[in-house]
Amino acid sequence: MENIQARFKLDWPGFTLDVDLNLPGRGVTALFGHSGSGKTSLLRCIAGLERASCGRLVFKGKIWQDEKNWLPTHRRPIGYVFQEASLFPHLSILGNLRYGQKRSDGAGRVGLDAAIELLGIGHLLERKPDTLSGGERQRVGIARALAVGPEILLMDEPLAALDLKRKQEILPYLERLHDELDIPVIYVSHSPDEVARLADHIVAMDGGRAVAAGPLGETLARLDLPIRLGEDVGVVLDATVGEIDAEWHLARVDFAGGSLWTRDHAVPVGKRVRVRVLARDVSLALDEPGMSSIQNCLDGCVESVAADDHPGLLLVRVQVGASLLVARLTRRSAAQLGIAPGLPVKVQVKSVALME
Ligand SMILES: Nc1ncnc2c1ncn2[C@@H]1O[C@H](COP(=O)(O)OP(=O)(O)OP(=O)(O)O)[C@@H](O)[C@H]1O
Repeated sequence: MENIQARFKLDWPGFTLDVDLNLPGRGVTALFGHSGSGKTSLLRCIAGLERASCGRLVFKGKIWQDEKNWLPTHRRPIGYVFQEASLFPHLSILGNLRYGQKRSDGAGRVGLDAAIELLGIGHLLERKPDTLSGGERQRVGIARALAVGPEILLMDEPLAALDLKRKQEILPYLERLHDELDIPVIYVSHSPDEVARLADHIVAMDGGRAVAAGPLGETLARLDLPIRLGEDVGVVLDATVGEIDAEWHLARVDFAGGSLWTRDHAVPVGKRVRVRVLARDVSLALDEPGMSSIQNCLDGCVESVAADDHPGLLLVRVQVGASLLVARLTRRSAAQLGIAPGLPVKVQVKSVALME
């Protein structure tokens, strides 16, 4: 059993964390939710930095915590990345990395050299922390967490302290981690963009509880608990760039369900990307539309319908090939079209955000 079984009940005055989760043993799981929803508290419980009155944590068949057992933080095979990397100012970057390593039993999978390579910090090793940018320091912080050879990497809003430019610089490295690490990463974030780009799974936290948990695409497409990833309800699709139309500066992205045209962001053909499609940008029709400014039209089938926040609106889940899209319709147009589960529809997608 490679999964992470995590059950915690933590009572503080004014706040209770109460979760019972089965987290995947691979990929990036985002703990997502508003400020104060309990994301960091959950991460700290996993790290053993908080001791829940009632808790059970099992990974790979090993009990880290239950009624009888308690593995202290330093004996848990974890790497922990904080919002800001606190590096020893008197040590070089290499010295900082080695210091972290000395304190571990080194049984892990990612060695120091691999961590340096993965985070692209080979040219910084002789420098002192105060000569590095915030983004570079954070990359060192992540490498330090990996160099101890953790079996789980815990990251608490690793980009929160960085400005937009630094965030953009560091995201490709996080994507490399996502692609190349074979240990689970638990990633706390309240940034929809980070979640959409990096997460494979999502745990949506609210008031100390996990209100939804599962694979990213599926969980975002739930209509019973629509999760707003930013401005609106929507889905994230895994796709590949299939074609560039240089004349019109457009790129075609292919996903399990069809193809969509989006603005060209100079992403090469063949590259794996993610695209975000918001419910408000999806409309439904019964027939192939004639002349339309909307370039993207897919064949789909209504899967389910649910109420939206406003009484005049509905959310409609549409199966498009192997993928799910969510459309927002007015109740009136849904009634006129006879929208109901099983109805074949033409799905028009007005706008698609491409995330490299
Ligand atoms: N040691 C503590 N003692 C008492 N209450 C605490 C303690 N630590 C956190 N809390 C409270 O628990 C709640 C959840 O905090 P937590 O830091 O887990 O939220 P979060 O979702 O990570 O928020 P943010 O996104 O702002 O970091 C908050 O109301 C916080 O004030």
